[in-house]
Formats: sequence, C-alpha cells, structure tokens
Amino acid sequence: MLLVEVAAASTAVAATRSRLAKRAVLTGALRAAAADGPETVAVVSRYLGGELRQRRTGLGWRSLTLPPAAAEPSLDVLDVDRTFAGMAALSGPGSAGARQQAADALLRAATPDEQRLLVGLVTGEVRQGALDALLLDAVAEASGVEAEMVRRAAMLAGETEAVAVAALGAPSPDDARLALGGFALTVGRPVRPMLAQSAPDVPSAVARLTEGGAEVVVDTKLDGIRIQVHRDGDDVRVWTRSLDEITARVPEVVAAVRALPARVLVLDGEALTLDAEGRPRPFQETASRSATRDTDVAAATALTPFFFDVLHVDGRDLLDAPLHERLKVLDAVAAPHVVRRVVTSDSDVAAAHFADVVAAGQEGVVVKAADAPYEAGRRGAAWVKVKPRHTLDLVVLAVERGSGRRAGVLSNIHLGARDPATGGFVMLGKTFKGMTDEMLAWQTRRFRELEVADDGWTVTLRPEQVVEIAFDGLQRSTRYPGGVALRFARVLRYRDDKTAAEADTVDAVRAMLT
Ligand SMILES: Nc1ncnc2c1ncn2[C@@H]1O[C@H](COP(=O)(O)OP(=O)(O)OP(=O)(O)O)[C@@H](O)[C@H]1O
Repeated sequence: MLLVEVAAASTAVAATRSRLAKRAVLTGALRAAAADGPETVAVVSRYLGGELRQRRTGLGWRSLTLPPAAAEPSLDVLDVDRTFAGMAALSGPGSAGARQQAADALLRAATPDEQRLLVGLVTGEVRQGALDALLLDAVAEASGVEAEMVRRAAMLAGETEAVAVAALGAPSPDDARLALGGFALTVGRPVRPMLAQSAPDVPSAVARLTEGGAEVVVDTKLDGIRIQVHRDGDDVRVWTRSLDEITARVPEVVAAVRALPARVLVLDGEALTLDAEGRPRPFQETASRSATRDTDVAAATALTPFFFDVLHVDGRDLLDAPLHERLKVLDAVAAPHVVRRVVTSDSDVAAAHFADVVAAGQEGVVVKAADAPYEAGRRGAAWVKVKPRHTLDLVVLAVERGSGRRAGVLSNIHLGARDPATGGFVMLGKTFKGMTDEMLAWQTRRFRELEVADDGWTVTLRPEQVVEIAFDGLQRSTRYPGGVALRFARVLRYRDDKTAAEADTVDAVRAMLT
C-alpha cells in the first residue's frame, strides 16, 4: 500500500468534524491495508492513529527541515516503516548524522501530503486519544464485529496495532470474534488502567452511584504515582499509568509484592513516599523519586506501595468480577498494603471518611460502585473521584521570559483547555505561581524543546506539555476567547504521564461555571 493513501486518509479525517465521516475514511484505509496483508495492517493502523511503530527513532523534530517534496508518490508503507526501524537501530558515533541523512532521503521522496504525515508522525502532533477511539470503531466496522469486542481486546492488549492485525486478518466476522476473544489478561502484559470521573463533592458522588440504596466503596485517594504490578513467581514487574515500565527504579515495590502470599498476581495501586509518621510527603518527592536512577536518592526516599484493586490471582481473572469480590481477594493477598476504605450507602459516612483522609494529608476519595467490573482503559461511571481543591489538567500553549529574580528563565505560562470541536486549545489564563526553582529550571529546558516561535518576549510552544493547575474559582471573561478565566491559578505539577489529548476540555471547564 502506498503511503500517499494513508496521508490522504489522515488529511480527510482532519478535514471533517463528523465522527461518521471520519470513521468511514478510516474504515476504507484499513480495508485497503488488509488487502495487502497483516504487516501492512500493522503499519497503517499505527500511522492512522498518529504514531510510528518505533517508540523512539532518535530523530528530533527540530532537526526536520523539509527538503523539496516529490511530485509523484512512490513510497510504500512497509518501506517507510523499515526506514524508521533502521534509524531507531542506529547508535554510536555518527549515528545522528546517518539518521539525519535517512530522514532527508525519506522526506525528499515524499509528496507534500506525505511530508505532512511523516512530520506529524515523528513529532507526535497528530496523535490524540479521540483518534484512537475512532480507529478502534473503524477496525470493528472493517472486520464486521461489535465495537465493544474490539475495544475490550485493545484494553487488554494495551495497544491497538495487535488488535487491528487480529481482527482484519480474520477471514470472516466469526473468525475475527474468535481472534479478539483470545486477548485475555496476560500476566506480564499491562492493561490500560481504569480511570475515574469527577464530582464536586462527596454527596453528589455517592448519589450518582447509590440509586436503589446500593452500597459504594469509598476509597482513600492517595497522591502518588499509579502503579500496575504483575507478579509471576519471583518475577515482579511494575508499570506506570501510561504503561511505561519502571521495575528497575522501584525495587522496594518489587520486594513488597514478592513478600505477598500469592504466586501469580496483577495489582493496581499507587506508590508514594511517606514521612516518619506515615503521612504522605509532597507529590514532587514521589515523582522525582520514581524518575531517578540515582541509588542515593532512591535509598533516602523509599516508596511505599498501596493497592486498591486486583485483576488476577493464581490463575483466576477478576476483571469481570464485581468490585466487592475483588476487594475480598485483595484483602486476603495484600493486607499490609491495601488502601483504607469504608463501604456504605450513607452519604454522611462517606463524607466523614473524606474529612478524615483529607485531615490525614491524603488527596481525597474515589467513590466506587461495589458491583462494577474493572473497566480497563475506560473513564467509566463506576469510579468517581472527589478532591477538596479544584484542579484542572491544562496544556501549556506559550511561555513568557521572566524578569527580575526570574531573568534568564522561562516563567509565565499560558494555559489552554482542549477544544474537541476544533481539535485545538482555548486559552484560559496565565500563571507564574507555584513553581519551585527546580521546576523553573526544568521548564526552561523543556519549553525550548517545544518552541515553534519566539518574538523576544513570548515563546510559542507546540501544545504538548500537560500541567496540573490548582485554582480558586472561575470567572466569566471577555478577555479570553473561551469566555471563561481561572482565578488564582497556580502550578501543582507537570504531568508527564498524560498527553495533551487527555487534558481537560473547555466544555468541562464551562460546566464548572455556576
Ligand atoms: N484508591 C484509589 N482508587 C483509584 N484511583 C486512585 C486511588 N488512589 C489514588 N488514585 C489515583 O487517582 C487516579 C484516578 O483519577 P483519574 O482516573 O482521573 O486519573 P488522573 O487523571 O491521573 O487523576 P488525578 O490527576 O486526579 O490523579 C488514578 O489514576 C490513580 O492514580
């Protein structure tokens, strides 16, 4: 299959706002790929989702200067994939130059449309969560199976490519169903974590879940890093929320799980650093601890794992078991490391637990439907988080140079919410508050990597860096284009475990304006 067909599909998807039209284009492209065989489906499903198959190519987007484009399309998708694989495999002296040459040759052979696609793939610009969801629907349509089956398989596989290959490679819809049914939870292969919706306070969270007097689980929300731990005998591996493996960096988590009384286990939880009294230390410490490879720092700030869910134990898959059953198993296998919770249908009891945990320095609670299964990868209705302070995950659109004490660093950041209607971002305000010296140094480096323009005062960025912002309230605004602005916005932390596609939307922000 020619790359130009994928480029045309990608342009057509971006050009329409209709989900149906987008899905039809993706379905057509996937069918064309399927006619060429599984290798082509593998590459095309990645490219349509906006990413390369290679996690890292070593190519920096800044080094991509566009040579003149080719007049006629000639590139085959499999050749393009091989070229990127070659670049990724280069190492040692001279590899940067060789990579550059290979990129230049590839871009020279590409038409303008193809160049746009290739640059988008290298920079990650076209990648979006919404696109992945659409792509899965297109896989379902192209293979004639139910969308729900495809989604479930993708969550269990932790990726779309393998699922597209399995579904589209099957000779009939029944065979495709069979192939998709084969994606089970596999110990050693992480699944996408279940996510939570939010509610402004405990009574509304409880009310959402207790219709008919049902009980809810009110779990302590710990402010650490999400961990998914798989154990198979003595082999223990740990992944983050974004499914990056961090096993080597968290030996204390590995040791704690090895000491539990089960041979095979998949646990979901949070790791954090505690002080001598057992109160959580500031999140920044947990974050820098889990990112470091420095053994001195690691020894000084040990991480403690806490678990709030179990997905598998000794041959038994628990994804479809109701939460109350999973928690019984969790208590039996992970007792010393289980998150504190109450089970109730009484909103006052839930609110009292919330007050207790916040007083103890924890972040809030997650209220969960006791009878719900584990919905891997879904921000479903069964988990609702409540925090005492307002926060939003926004995207940094630009940054201004600091002055005075901050001369020489990039300081005041422009904050944007995602606008699903346009695929762009809407500015909600600026802030230079809440940044530690360490954060200022980090962001000055980071924002230079994302720079697209610099007028001498403001540096415009590629909208990729997610930042978690605390604020005191919202106000209507004529100054900002979304009609809404943040009051007293301050930086809590940079979120490297989230992509811009996962940032909060301007609609969600407007809905908070009451
Ligand atoms: N007891 C708990 N149950 C579920 N999630 C918990 C719990 N304690 C802490 N968490 C964290 O809260 C998050 C749930 O919120 P959500 O799914 O919206 O993810 P998030 O966007 O990373 O949230 P946040 O920024 O609020 O931590 C989980 O990803 C997990 O890291």
